[in-house]
Amino acid sequence: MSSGHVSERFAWTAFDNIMRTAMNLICAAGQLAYIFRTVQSTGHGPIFTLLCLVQPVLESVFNGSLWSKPHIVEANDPHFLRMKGLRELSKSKYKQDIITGDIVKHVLQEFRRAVKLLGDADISEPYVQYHRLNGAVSQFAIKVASDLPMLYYAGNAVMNPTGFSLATIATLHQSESMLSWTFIQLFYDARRLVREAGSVKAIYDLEDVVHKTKGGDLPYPPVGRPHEDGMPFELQNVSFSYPGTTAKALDNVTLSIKPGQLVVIVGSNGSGKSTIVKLLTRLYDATSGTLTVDGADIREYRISDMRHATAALTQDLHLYPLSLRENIGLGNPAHVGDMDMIRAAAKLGGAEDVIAKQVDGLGTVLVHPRGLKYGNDVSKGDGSLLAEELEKMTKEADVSGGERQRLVASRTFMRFTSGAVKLVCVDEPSANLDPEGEWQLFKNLRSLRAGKTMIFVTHRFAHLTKHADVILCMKDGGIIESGTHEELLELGGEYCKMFNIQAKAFD
Ligand SMILES: Nc1ncnc2c1ncn2[C@@H]1O[C@H](COP(=O)(O)OP(=O)(O)OP(=O)(O)O)[C@@H](O)[C@H]1O
Repeated sequence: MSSGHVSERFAWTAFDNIMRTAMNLICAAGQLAYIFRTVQSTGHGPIFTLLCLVQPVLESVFNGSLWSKPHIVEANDPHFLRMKGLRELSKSKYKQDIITGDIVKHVLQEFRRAVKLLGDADISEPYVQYHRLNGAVSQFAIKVASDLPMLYYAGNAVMNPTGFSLATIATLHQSESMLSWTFIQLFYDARRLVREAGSVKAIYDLEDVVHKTKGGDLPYPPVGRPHEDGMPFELQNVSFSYPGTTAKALDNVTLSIKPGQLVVIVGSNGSGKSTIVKLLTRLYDATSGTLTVDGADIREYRISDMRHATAALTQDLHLYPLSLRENIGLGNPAHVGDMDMIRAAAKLGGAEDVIAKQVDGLGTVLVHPRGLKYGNDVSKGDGSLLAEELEKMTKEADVSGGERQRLVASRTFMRFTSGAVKLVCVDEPSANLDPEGEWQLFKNLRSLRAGKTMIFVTHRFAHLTKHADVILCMKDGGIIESGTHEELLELGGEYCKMFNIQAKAFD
């Protein structure tokens, strides 16, 4: 089934639900009006009509009865958890990861697999399952309630036989049964509608991520020019404003980078450094001017080729609600099952110790989708057995910000294993790393630079600028200085000023 078919199926289910709910509402209104009119002549219209509603209301109340008791809920079917984790990736916070990592295909494929493996497992809401298990008493009450209208009507007919006819009793009996059934359907469909609507949106959002940035037909690398040294690119008079804003994040930027160069972009906050990376990784297109890659407009290349040719490591990247193996392996989806490659990437990312600390090693899931484990009417720390259980159950594995960054960096190193990568963009990923971790990360990144053009965005000069082929110093959306470390120091401008401020800190 293609990704289109998955969302189509969800969309049709939701449409079917809306139509059925609307039809049921119309039927219910008609049936109520009919019953009311039929019994009104006997003077019992409102009471009879109200009694007709007791059964469907009881149905609804008993279905929700679990909520009136303190309880804890934990989903534990591995396929269900996986399906939920994969669906979670459609959330906007993962958008950048999904685009730059080019993993939509893998996610949709695994989602379908998880749904298939779930088979007939009961994944209905906990209160529905509870109702099924504990329904004996409630079923009896509902049964009694279903007979109430007729008992009432028959009682009145005995007391006052002249006011009631057998034909009316038969007609009313039929109408009342239909009404109860219509209401039960209504409650059921309304609940399902809310759930389905969530699924449709999640799956459409995921597909939307792929469709928004358009590419052309040119293959990359261009035929006959494999660019073994890395990706060359040029910005000519590029300006850019973020959607919905008029301020220029980039203002008339012109620069030219040769294959395999190590470029370091520095500058004050908000000067446009990350925006350059976002244009290069095709998260956005320039508002004006041209961004050319190897002589052709970046938009002319096949989007999938450009994604394969680019690796990004930024501070915005997240851990996925999947195992650590996939968190790292998805850097190169074609090798997501290759444990040797994953271990090597973890070593380069400095994540070996973080993984060794986890009870399940690479099988550990550190981030879980929300709403799969919770307590109702249970306060953590109140000393009750339920509270203790809830505490144990919801305790997330501990990882620090720096440890998360090491895991995400390992994913980027996994991406390096693909020979297709020709451009690496590293945007301030070391904010939470200790000095040794930062030094090691940059050292490892530089050690693998062969065959790749590398762009580093950083505020900390020490580890990088001395190794740069070219430093771009930015201010207010423009490049104010460019050159090597020595050239810019000699120039004595903005770069020199910033460098001296950092150097002074060590005097
Ligand atoms: N998603 C966005 N929507 C609107 N404006 C944005 C968005 N992202 C960045 N900007 C604005 O664009 C300008 C350039 O931002 P950018 O993130 O490129 O700066 P930067 O040099 O990387 O900053 P920093 O050093 O703080 O990371 C800033 O004025 C910023 O407020």
